[in-house]
Amino acid sequence: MSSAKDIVPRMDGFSRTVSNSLSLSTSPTFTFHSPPSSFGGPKISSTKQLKPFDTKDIKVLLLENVNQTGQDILREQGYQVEFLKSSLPEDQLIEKIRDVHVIGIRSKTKLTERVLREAKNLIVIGCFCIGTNQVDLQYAARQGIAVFNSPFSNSRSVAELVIGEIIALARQLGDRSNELHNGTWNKVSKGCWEIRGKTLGIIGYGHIGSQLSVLAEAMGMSVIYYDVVNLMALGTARQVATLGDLLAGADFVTLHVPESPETKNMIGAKQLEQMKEGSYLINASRGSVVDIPALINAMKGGKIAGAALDVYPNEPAGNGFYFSNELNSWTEELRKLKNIILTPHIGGSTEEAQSAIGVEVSHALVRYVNEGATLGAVNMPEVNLRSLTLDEPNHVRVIYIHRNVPGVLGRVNAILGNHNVDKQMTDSRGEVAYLMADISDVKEAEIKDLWQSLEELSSRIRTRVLY
Ligand SMILES: NC(=O)c1ccc[n+]([C@@H]2O[C@H](COP(=O)([O-])OP(=O)(O)OC[C@H]3O[C@@H](n4cnc5c(N)ncnc54)[C@H](O)[C@@H]3O)[C@@H](O)[C@H]2O)c1
Ligand SMILES: O=C(O)[C@H](O)COP(=O)(O)O
Repeated sequence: MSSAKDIVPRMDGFSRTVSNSLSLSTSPTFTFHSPPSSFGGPKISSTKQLKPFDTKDIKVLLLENVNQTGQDILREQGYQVEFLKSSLPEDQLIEKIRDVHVIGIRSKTKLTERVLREAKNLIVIGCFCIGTNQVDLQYAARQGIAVFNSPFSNSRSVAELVIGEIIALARQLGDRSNELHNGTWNKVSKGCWEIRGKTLGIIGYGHIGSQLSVLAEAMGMSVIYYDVVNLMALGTARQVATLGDLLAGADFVTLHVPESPETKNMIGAKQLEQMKEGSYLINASRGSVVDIPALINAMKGGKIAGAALDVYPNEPAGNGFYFSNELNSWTEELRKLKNIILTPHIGGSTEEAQSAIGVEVSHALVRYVNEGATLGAVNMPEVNLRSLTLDEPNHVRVIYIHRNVPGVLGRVNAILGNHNVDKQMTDSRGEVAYLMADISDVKEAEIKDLWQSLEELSSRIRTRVLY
């Protein structure tokens, strides 16, 4: 990573500059600087305070089979990385999260307020996926915990899956294949169509929806889309004014919206009724967006000729048997339907996407841990300073995450003003503000006082001093 300066954060909010080594696997030793308290959490014990700093003090928990690329980047920093293939039940997650500074998850791990309340050492969360609905973003921000994701590294993979599904549904490929697997030759053309000339209706024209639009047009489809935001159409696609217009005009309807209160059961009995007779529905967004019992009824009645589902309510933590009626009462009925493709949330599961996500999110985590940069954070203002000068003597970087209330900057600058402020940037997002300042002329013996003074301000959420 080009920007990675050799700064190793300490669990207590202090950091120590390490000379000439980006890869810290050799466990350098450091002069001890007695920290007064931990980051934003309760006071840490004096035994812990006396532990000499080492990069191996940074504890990272990676859940849900995060790609090797991501693991490697974090291990190269010297961090302690614990890797698990699946997600964890809430009680086990709470036990583990208490101890770590960094957690990496994908779409299954729910980082709720209840879980995050226990995460006293946590400074940053990496979602190694697009969706961040599984994290209580606002609560995390109020605790000074930054959240990063990978906003588009798997978009193409999802778009390609949907293209495959459109053709597979139009030709009833799943059924023909299953029949022949079971020994039955069933050569039919009734109800099987070309997709050329048909209309694709895209709900949510963001990264995935717009990518899909281009691919679908290249195969001769017409594209209409519905989005809450006015968005530029790609190719000859056309934005429609209402969800009803989209449902009434499309032969294939595909969903690419985030999980939110507005998108919960966005497609239910009423919306399915508005769709064209014999049309198709594809959901690779989130399981909460489609009312599955309503879809089952619409398919049984013949209104919907086929469907593809990649996402479900109550998805399991890891691989294994899923379809049990105990989890969802509709599972048996769903499995019996004809021309329905059921996939286990694999939209973003390609080698290309997972490898790119591993790199992108791990780099963001390292930049945040080592330098405090929040570029790309989804719950914090984006703050970064041009370059670090910590290799020069008496330079420190101060990061002060605080409540966005009047008068804070004046108080902070009164503290920083005892030194020479080389650069400073501050920004706010909702209730939380983030200040970064590079300061020179700070003697090592003064660092503790500087930190302590900022910690004592009533607006403080978390203070870090990197040096
Ligand atoms: N199946 C998978 O493996 C997989 C992979 C990646 C993403 N996803 C899901 O797909 C979703 C979309 O991904 P993206 O990268 O395209 O997101 P995006 O943020 O780029 O686009 C989402 C679009 O939906 C629109 N939108 C939001 N609420 C809406 C509403 N109520 N009605 C209409 N439009 C609305 C937004 O304005 C935006 O244009 C993600 O949030 C994620 O949940 C699933
Ligand atoms: O949000 C996402 O990127 C997708 O839903 C994929 O999630 P996953 O990484 O858990 O497969």
